[in-house]
Amino acid sequence: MSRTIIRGGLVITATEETEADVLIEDDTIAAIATPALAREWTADTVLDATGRYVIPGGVDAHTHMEMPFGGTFASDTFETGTRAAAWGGTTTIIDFAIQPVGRTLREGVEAWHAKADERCAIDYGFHGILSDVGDGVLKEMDALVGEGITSFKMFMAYPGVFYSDDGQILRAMQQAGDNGALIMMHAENGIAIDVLVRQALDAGRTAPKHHGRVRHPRLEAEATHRAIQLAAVAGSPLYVVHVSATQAIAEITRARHEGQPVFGETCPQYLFLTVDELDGPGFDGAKYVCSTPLRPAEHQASLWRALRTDDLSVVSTDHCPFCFAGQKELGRDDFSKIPNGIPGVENRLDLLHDAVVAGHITRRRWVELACTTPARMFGLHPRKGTLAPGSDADVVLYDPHAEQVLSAETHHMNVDYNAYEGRRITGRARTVLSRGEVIVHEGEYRGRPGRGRFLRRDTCDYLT
Ligand SMILES: NC(=O)NCCC(=O)O
Ligand SMILES: [Zn+2]
Ligand SMILES: [Zn+2]
Repeated sequence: MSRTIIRGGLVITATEETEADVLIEDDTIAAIATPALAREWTADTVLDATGRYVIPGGVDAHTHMEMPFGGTFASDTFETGTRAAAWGGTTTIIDFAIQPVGRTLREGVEAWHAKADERCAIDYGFHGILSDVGDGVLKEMDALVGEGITSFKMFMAYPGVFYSDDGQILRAMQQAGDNGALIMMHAENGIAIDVLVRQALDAGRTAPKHHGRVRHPRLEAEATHRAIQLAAVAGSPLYVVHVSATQAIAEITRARHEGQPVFGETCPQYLFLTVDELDGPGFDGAKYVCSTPLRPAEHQASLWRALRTDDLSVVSTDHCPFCFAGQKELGRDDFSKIPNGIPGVENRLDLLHDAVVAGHITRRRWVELACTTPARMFGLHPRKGTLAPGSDADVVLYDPHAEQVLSAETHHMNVDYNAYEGRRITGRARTVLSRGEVIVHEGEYRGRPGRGRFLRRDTCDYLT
């Protein structure tokens, strides 16, 4: 048996901050104790965490490695994307296996296993994406829940691609109400947006900034409201992904106050970037095309408030990188052809730590939003997302005083720009352990493709 001790750090979980040492036996946390009690421990490896925070590895519940979109594929493979995640202190991702239209969900899951298995540097799970709901798919959902794929994303946006109509959504929600799955919703009124897109293009408004204008916050709020009502009728829980607008938060807040099991996620891009990025020089705005879109700055105050009040409960990245050269450029003459998505899997923990420094959230809330709640929401807790005896030894030794400047020059994501280029932030993951193995240490990468394991997940911890 191999034994590792992490000595001298400040152990931070969602509920506690204590000066404590951590004992790891093989791939599991064996004990956490005060330095006085831990003095007797012996180990093969001792990691000095003096001056560092000791936190659980990040859980990013929303990534899209190699996702097909707009005639191209997200530029991070599972190999490059999970390596970048590890550099940034994230030790678990949950990616989305897409049901191809006209085919089975199982085919989508198998295709995702073919992309991810033997390639990931960290542990990984899958959600399903339902893009063609019918009787067969509803039955497949039941089987997949039994196999550890316990959440399914649906789209009220992107007609003709991933879109589901209200009847399909209601049926999938009814099924989820029965089998314990969690429906994740991309809530934007895609039918109305497509009308506005057509009108904009017909009027010659083809630049990236028009992406932000046609995707009105009210169309996010309307879809969020509709999804909440459908979930109430179906008797199912609901998790709204990438919430960006004040008006959508209000819908989620109201439903939660009425006791409905509705949860919301936002992403760093909505907290740190604004719609103004879409109006950058030349075609640069294309780098910031994502859906839901970036919003005017005033929405950020609502997002931070909702993260503090728990009306939004998770910060994931929606990591969906497309290179500017050759990929974002597909929409040079038509903003609707710009592949949607922003990179960020490497930067999430650091950006959120910078928000701790800025006073938006506390240290414990940082851990809760980035590690613990996503693990609980998607059936991985207490194995992931916390530091406790019996949990997987996914641990980050975090330097809260390190200064860094985010840049494509230094990041590890396979994409030719960084959405936060030049941003100076405080904090950095120095040492990262995944199941007891040191995979990043003081600027050296020690992981390898294929060491990450597929995670069969339980159902949502907030509903049992
Ligand atoms: N969000 C985004 O723009 N791209 C990824 C696909 C999605 O999550 O809708
Ligand atoms: Zn989406
Ligand atoms: Zn997404």
